[in-house]
Amino acid sequence: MTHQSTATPRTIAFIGAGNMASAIFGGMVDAGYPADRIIATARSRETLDALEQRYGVSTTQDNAYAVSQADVVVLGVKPQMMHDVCQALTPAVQNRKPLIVSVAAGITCDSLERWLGGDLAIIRCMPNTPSLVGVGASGLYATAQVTEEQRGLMDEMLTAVGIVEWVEEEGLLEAVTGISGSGPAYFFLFIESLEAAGIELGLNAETARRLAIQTARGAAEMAFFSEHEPAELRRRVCSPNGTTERAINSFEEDGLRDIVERAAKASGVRAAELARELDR
Ligand SMILES: NC(=O)C1=CN([C@@H]2O[C@H](COP(=O)(O)OP(=O)(O)OC[C@H]3O[C@@H](n4cnc5c(N)ncnc54)[C@H](OP(=O)(O)O)[C@@H]3O)[C@@H](O)[C@H]2O)C=CC1
Ligand SMILES: O=C(O)[C@@H]1CCC=N1
Repeated sequence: MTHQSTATPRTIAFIGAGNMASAIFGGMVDAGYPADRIIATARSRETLDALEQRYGVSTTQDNAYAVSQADVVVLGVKPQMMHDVCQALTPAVQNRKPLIVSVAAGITCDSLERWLGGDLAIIRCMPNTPSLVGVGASGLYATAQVTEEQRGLMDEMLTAVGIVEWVEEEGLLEAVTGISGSGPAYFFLFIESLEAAGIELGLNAETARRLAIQTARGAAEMAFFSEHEPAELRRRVCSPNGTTERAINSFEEDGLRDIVERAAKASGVRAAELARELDR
């Protein structure tokens, strides 16, 4: 990650450095973001010690202290904890007025603004865990208070760990959640299923896993780099009346497309439910 655009890298506090937040800042550090500009917080010292050792970031269990040092505050706790964490941070946030970024599923900008005392620039981000290996996908929505410079800063942070797509309506983040936020789990499930099928067909477990993972990786890389669309790449694997055609027909007969659409919608619906359940 390069920093030609800003003379001094911004200090970023990650409040709640769990799976998702650490995937983002871990990816940023690996891409060259200065670790001494990142402050991570968590409840347990063990979590923080491990992150300090792995990435060299600063850590503290004191959320308000982290906010007092930060230009950008990334809220990375579970949605169910967000209200209490925000309320406890209100004085520090109002004193410092950093850019607020939430990665929590569901929680709206309106709730965050209210919980943090109002008059803030807020970005909602729906990232995903492959950010850790630089292949993340993040959808972002910004409130009117967010400046072009702050948008640029988020672009810079997140393009270091993957692709960034801005949406102009907050509600579209539910769709982003259903596709890319939850999406890695769908592909892991597919890999698990293919591995299990390989074992069922007589392969040893390690061979089945290696073949399944490498095939998923190869297909994703081909889809990413190819000038052809995924449907064309699929057709090129299917010889007429061959083996793949038989397998694809089996998927189609079993309704794979509807199954996927229902699952993606269910994730988005749950994001909207979380917003309603947790608003107060
Ligand atoms: N996991 C994913 O794939 C994605 C998750 N998200 C969102 O990211 C958020 C976090 O999820 P995830 O990373 O999976 O969850 P984790 O449970 O892995 O991380 C939550 C972190 O918050 C910390 N924490 C809890 N309470 C506090 C507190 N009071 N102060 C400071 N830190 C606290 C925990 O600390 P400790 O370790 O000490 O318990 C933990 O490190 C959620 O809102 C989720 O919706 C968004 C996109 C994808
Ligand atoms: O399952 C969840 O709620 C979070 C949000 C998207 C991915 N994981």
